Amino acid sequence: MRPRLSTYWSEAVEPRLFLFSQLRDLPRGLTTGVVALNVVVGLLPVAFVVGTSVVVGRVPAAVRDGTGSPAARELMVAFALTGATFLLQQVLTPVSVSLGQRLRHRVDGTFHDRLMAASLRSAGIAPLEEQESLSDLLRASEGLAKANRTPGDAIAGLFALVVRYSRLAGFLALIGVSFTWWAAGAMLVVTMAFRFGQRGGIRIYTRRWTERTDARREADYFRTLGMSAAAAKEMRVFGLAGWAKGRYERRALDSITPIWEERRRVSGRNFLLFTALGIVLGSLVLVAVLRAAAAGDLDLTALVLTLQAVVAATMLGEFYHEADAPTQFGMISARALTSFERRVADLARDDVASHGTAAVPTADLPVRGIRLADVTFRYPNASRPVLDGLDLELRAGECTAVVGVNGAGKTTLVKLLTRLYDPTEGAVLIDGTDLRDLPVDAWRRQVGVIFQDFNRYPFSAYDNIALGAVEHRDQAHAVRTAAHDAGILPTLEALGSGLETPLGRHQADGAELSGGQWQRVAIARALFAVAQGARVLVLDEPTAALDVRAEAAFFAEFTRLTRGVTTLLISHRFSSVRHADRIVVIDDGRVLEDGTHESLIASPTTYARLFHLQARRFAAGLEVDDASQDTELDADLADVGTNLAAAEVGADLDNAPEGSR
Ligand SMILES: Nc1ncnc2c1ncn2[C@@H]1O[C@H](COP(=O)(O)OP(=O)(O)OP(=O)(O)O)[C@@H](O)[C@H]1O
Repeated sequence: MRPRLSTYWSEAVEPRLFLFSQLRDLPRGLTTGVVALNVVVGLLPVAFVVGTSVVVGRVPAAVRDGTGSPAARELMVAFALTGATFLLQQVLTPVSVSLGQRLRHRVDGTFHDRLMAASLRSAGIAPLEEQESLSDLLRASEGLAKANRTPGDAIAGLFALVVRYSRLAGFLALIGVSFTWWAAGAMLVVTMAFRFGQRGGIRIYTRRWTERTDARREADYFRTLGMSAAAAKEMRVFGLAGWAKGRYERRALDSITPIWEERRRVSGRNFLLFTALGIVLGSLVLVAVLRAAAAGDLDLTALVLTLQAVVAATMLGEFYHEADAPTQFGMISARALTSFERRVADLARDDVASHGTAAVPTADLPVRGIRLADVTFRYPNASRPVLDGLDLELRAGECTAVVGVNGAGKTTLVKLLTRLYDPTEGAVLIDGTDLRDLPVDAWRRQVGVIFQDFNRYPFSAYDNIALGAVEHRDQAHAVRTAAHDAGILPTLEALGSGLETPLGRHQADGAELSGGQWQRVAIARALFAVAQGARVLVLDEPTAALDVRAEAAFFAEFTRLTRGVTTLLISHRFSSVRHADRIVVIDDGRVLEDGTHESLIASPTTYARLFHLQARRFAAGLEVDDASQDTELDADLADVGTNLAAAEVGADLDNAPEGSR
């Protein structure tokens, strides 16, 4: 019994208390007004029942005494008042509904703001990468996106209950006053038993619905996969349509079958139980009413009134479409939001602090360089560190390239440098100052970055570049220069509206760029940031999507473009890497090798091995030559993601005269 009670408490009572607590944020005048109006709207049908009963009760006397008699006049007055009640109900019901809508919009607006604020609250990205908080975020945003399931729907549903329950109270009061209070009590039991059966069913379905969130999400994923433009190519070429449809059907059934089973159980046993109770008690009340009428204890008015009130009260045991499902589902997304807020706050405690304490002007940083000093980093909830006692210096004004196998932690380095995470141990030092002690926003203004998975904003080409330093968005000349330096200006100018053309096919008059063209836009964005004062440039696979010629052209200008800027270049392409002043190979979370291209190539280093392997492989006509016997090298090759065409350029440039870069 106790577990049942605690389940009921946590599923039915607590969420409601939570919803009530959210009412605090609404204007007192609006909520009081809506409650008062809903009480009136709830009671108008009660008044209508009184009116019609009085009308019926006055008919015999009016017929007997004739028109113009006091009885006839009373009948007319009762009739007019009843009609007025009906009209008032017709007018006030839509007003109550529209005020409910207003409340809903207001609440949902607030929840949207809260969700966005919570998502953006932390300076780092841990809350958006951590599984538990991510799942709350998904649940909250899923609820906010679906009609009839938002927190606003839940609150509007609560207010709609005021209409229903004040109406029920009114009818019970009529039964009590016109007949007896025990009958009113019995009808309360009847109505609430029906209600409990109906409402409790939804609670149980929701429990099953929540338990099957994973299956539902997967089914949703497969459904959208079938309709997604992005997935259309592979779906067709790999012949995935049938497979995806089958997976969709299976996962959809997995998610819905428990609800069907529960519905059969609830509609069967519970429905019979509550209906039987309702029929027995309701019949007892009706028999008692008729017996009282037969004994002359009820006049015609009281009889009609009681009978109407009994029927109306019984009907209030039904499912409240405007309140039941919206409150149940809206509560889920409202609670997911608060749980996400709590989780973000918890994680934010260990997350990067946004206000640095060091009294260091950041505008020229770094003057000497950036040092990752004995840095260990483990992702939240991960068992192993990605970086483990890493020591790495990025000298100011130099370009340092980082090479390493897939998963070595190169992108993680980018996250630490941009302070999306702080090291678990050790420190990132900027001219000797711990990065944690610098104001995070000021530091980020010092950094221009191309992430490996850079954003493709569905805005104009101009904005896609200007977002690199949004506060300098009006620097049109600099935007064009950045586009020129990234080699994308002629392409953008040739679009329908030049740089003002929206990017993305789904936009009106929008243009789609190729993968390489998008990458050049991302390069332009980072270069624009540098032009506007960023002193650090972080390039994570900046030319992975560029063709060989474009990549060579970009790196031919690289020295000019990055002059005086502290640059970190991450690339699997040795043709890019060799342009760096220094090359660092990381492995197993530490620095394995460190030197210039020439010094590393001159020794039997991993770097030299892989560099020659790329060149040999290409020279062998895209076939793996004698290295194919070398399984270790093969594995390295696969890991490093060799780009054969790039190797050609690398090999060519290897023979180029010194100083040509
Ligand atoms: N948000 C995260 N949470 C947990 N683990 C992560 C997260 N991001 C990355 N990792 C793990 O950290 C390790 C290093 O990832 P990272 O992206 O830094 O490697 P990388 O060297 O950039 O690889 P690649 O060459 O493939 O781009 C990988 O094992 C990866 O699975």
